[in-house]
Amino acid sequence: MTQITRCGFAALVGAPNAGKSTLLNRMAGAKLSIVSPKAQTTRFRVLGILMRGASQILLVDTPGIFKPRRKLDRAMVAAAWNGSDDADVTLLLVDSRSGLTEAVQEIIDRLAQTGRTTWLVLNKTDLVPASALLPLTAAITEKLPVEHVFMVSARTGGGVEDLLDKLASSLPEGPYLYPEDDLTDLPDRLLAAELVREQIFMQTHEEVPYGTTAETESFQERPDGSVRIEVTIYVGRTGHKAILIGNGGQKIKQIGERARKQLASLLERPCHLFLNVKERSGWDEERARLRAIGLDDVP
Ligand SMILES: Nc1nc2c(ncn2[C@@H]2O[C@H](COP(=O)(O)OP(=O)(O)OP(=O)(O)O)[C@@H](O)[C@H]2O)c(=O)[nH]1
Repeated sequence: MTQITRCGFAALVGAPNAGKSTLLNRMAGAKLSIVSPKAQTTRFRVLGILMRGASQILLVDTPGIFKPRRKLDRAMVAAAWNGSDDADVTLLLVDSRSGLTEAVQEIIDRLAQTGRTTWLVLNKTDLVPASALLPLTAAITEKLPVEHVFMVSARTGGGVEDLLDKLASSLPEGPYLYPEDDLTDLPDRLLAAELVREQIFMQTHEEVPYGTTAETESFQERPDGSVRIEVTIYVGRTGHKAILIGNGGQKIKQIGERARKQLASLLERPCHLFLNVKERSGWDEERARLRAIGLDDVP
């Protein structure tokens, strides 16, 4: 008898900083999307592929949804909604400490219009008393019909197994869309640029990371099994370039070193990473730059 398999898409939608990347990583058990305490770090969809029993859960991480101003921001928001368009289930992730904020309200309004199958996932339950969760659930479900409610902590893993089990049993019957051992469809070169950007977020402050983007220029497999990767970091301002490079090149060296180690462990082979810092004001308005980081252009 052949086993019945299930396969489907689950989109994570939430306000910036709700914990989408952390939850995705927790569910997939591997580091797929960059996690940073600073908001709006996820710029494109990352697909986590997760096997649970005879189900293949395809997780889509989306950028935080917020009021778009710059072209880059608009593209991020469009990507967020596109990412969840084709999903079988939309997981509305809400930071239970900040609760029903204006940003959450906006997402709820939009979800209500689309009529998608939505599950409410209250996250960061490790930060609030249990008694706060029911009123929050009531306030949200009053505005948006949801099929299920889960209370999780992406950080500790609490409640995440229940969510995974429910997903696994609810997805439509069908063949797997990806080979079982694939973890992500995030191309390696995009991963390299993301890891560099993550280090910039971790090692610089204030507006520097937001005015910066990273792109992989070349990615070459070498006969000895290693890879040679060149990443260009674009900065919007001269001052930022100096900060990124640091005294005697110390800062950029550290960024490169940490990113290289992570990349080598994720790609499971030695990596040679070369970083270049270039100044280009207005990069966030340029079409080519947006495409390079995986965002389709939007008007
Ligand atoms: N205490 C606690 N912190 C959490 C939890 N989940 C996420 N965080 C923290 O919240 C912050 C934001 O998490 P991310 O996963 O980057 O959030 P995101 O929603 O992907 O953010 P964007 O990329 O801006 O959309 C990080 O500092 C996480 O460590 C949780 O369950 N408990």
